[in-house]
Amino acid sequence: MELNYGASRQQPRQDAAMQRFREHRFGQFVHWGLYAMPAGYWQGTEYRFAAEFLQKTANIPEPEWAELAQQFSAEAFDADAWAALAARSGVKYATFTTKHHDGFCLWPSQYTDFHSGNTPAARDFIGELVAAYQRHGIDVYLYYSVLDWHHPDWRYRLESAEDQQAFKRYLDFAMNQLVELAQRYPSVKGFWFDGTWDESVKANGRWTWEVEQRLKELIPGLIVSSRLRADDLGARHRDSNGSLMGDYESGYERRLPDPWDRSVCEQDWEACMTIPQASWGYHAGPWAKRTRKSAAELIDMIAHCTSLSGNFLLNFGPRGDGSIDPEDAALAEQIGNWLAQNGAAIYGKGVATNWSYPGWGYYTQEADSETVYAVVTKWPTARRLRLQLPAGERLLAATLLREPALQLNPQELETSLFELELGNSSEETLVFELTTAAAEEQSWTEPNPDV
Ligand SMILES: C[C@@H]1N[C@@H](c2nc3ccccc3[nH]2)[C@H](O)[C@@H]1O
Repeated sequence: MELNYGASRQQPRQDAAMQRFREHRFGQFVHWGLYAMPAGYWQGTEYRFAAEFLQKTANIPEPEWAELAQQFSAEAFDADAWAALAARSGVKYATFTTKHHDGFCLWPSQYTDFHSGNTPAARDFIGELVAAYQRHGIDVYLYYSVLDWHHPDWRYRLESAEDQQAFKRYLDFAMNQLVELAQRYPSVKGFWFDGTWDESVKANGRWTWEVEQRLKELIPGLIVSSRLRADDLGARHRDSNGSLMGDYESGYERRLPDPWDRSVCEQDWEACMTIPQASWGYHAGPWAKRTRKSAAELIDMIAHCTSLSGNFLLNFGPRGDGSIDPEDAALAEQIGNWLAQNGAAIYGKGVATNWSYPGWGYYTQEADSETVYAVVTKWPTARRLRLQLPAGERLLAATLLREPALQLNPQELETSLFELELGNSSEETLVFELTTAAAEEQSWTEPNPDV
């Protein structure tokens, strides 16, 4: 059907900026703001829900919540320390919350008083982070929540002429803030949008289209997530013809596609994930701490996304004073150590098109390259790894990426089916670089009965 504000392309972008994004594969998400101070607690009660939602879960009146800004001194905030840890963790890009649902801005916006310049900290945190991360060679993306609990003109639904007028004022405010961010921080590589699911936004597909156009005029090559976009009829992420809007699919929030679902490879996509089960902002309570993921689980997710040509955006929620939770720092270092040894299987890699999902881990491959990597994340109890190669291929060798290098000689069980004896390697995520060759011609073709 004819749309004025639907998808602007059918095929993935092939420009250098987009290629750089997809080759990065692993990014850091950072959720930080006023909510990091109460950290899931209010008046002595632990609220077992996402810490960045505390204003709603604890039914805190807006003026009382806004008062938190007068305690926001962030005395331990150190952008360079954040960036140095991010670099050690192996991330190649970072996405920072500039304004979350509570409306508090981490930059001195000229369009509201509710910002970090009007706090005891009196700092432009976004400006400091953009500079520090770029000094460490990490690309920066900016998160912006369209949903805004603070702004008097925000509306969830448009049920009256007054609602329409108010929400028009709100959308003008949001557009002004987005242009302000693009003009203050023109070196950022993209915008990550959130809080666009309400009826009020879905009824304004044209505005979402205009935001994408305006920001890309200001920053050529800019990358915009699909979550910004609604079309003429209110369809989100994909327009009413099923075509992806924005530059990559950003609907995977705390979930990954099935590892065998090759349909997701048709477009660029990114999954975002929390370290605790369900809090993006720092939550100090046992509810969050006991659900923390291990380095092995997160490495599995990085390889999982790479094996389907997607990016993995891992969230860190710094504490209210601006320091990084030591447990998060340790996790970041563990992941970075693994990537330092095995990053060849992740950075710049994607789906190994002709290789089926093996179950014990993931195959990854660089487009137009013969080299395939096997990332073993689920150890077979028999400690023998079976590899079903594409028809007509045979496995010559499997070389461990980790030092000390170890080359395993595969045993051929039958045509294109090989086995590696893993021995008593320690229980960690191993990566093998696979060397393959065309199998000798067979005198007969294998029967394939329709059983
Ligand atoms: C990237 C994530 N998206 C935000 C969010 N808000 C929601 C409201 C309803 C259901 C899911 C949500 N996720 C979370 O607070 C976080 O910023």
